[in-house]
Amino acid sequence: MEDGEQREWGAKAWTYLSSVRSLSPLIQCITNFVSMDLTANTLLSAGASPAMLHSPNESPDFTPQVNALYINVGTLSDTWLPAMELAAQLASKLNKPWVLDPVAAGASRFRLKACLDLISLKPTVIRGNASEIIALAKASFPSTKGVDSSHDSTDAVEAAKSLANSNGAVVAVSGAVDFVTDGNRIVGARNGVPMMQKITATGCAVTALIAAFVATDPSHAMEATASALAVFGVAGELGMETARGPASLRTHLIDSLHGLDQTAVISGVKITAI
Ligand SMILES: Nc1ncnc2c1ncn2[C@@H]1O[C@H](COP(=O)(O)OP(=O)(O)O)[C@@H](O)[C@H]1O
Ligand SMILES: Cc1ncsc1CCOP(=O)(O)O
Ligand SMILES: [Mg+2]
Repeated sequence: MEDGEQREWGAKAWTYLSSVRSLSPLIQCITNFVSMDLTANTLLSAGASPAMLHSPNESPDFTPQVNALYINVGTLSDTWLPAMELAAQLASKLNKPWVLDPVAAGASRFRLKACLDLISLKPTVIRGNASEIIALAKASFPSTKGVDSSHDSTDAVEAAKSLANSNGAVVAVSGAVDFVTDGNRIVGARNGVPMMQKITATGCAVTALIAAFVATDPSHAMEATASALAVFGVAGELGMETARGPASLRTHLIDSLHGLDQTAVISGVKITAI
């Protein structure tokens, strides 16, 4: 039963990856300085088309052209926040999917409020690590050490459900198991390797990949989100077979994502309903 369910998810994930490769969705990324390179390379190796355009003077022209918007608050500043809000408002008005990565949401009052204000602009998906999702659900500061999680993803399942129920977004918590919920259903993806935590911006990169998958099928954001997380994890597992540490894993993960075939995805994806 579980094997059949996993193969069904594997087939679904392969369909999403194939759609990203054939449609090459244009993804506007307003993301942090640390993650720009890995995020753009992850999107390219999956077949999507990244564009790191963040000026508020450009969004009125550019956001209407994109297939999805990705906002990441990692290196938030006073000047970037209005640009994020404007792009999110445009995406929501135009019914385009947009995805939020609330990096270090509980690290400061400024960041927590910025994330909660962005969430009021109706993201399609929110993907964070466990500490970030708990901080958002509780709206509490201080609640994280910084950008890294001090909780396991299992600790944040209830917080993820409550966040999804309070704002209508699909919420994903990453970790050893990636959980995805729409507030009602929950699925878990058990892919990836612990070494992925030792590469900066893997979380940011997988959130961008979620935006690309959701861009191909906005009305099934939960399925697209779980598939993106599992596919990224499979690429990490294959990359780890030849990596010697975090630096080479970064390279091999991108290579593996680019080279994934149907057999690797269908047999590698480990998603189940919880
Ligand atoms: N212990 C783990 N085992 C397997 N994969 C992991 C583990 N921890 C994180 N990952 C994977 O690493 C990526 C980044 O997740 P995470 O480290 O939780 O995000 P962030 O970088 O935002 O803190 C995700 O694809 C996640 O599935
Ligand atoms: C280290 C750091 N500092 C601000 S943003 C950032 C990158 C965080 O990336 P991730 O959340 O994917 O670990
Ligand atoms: Mg992160």
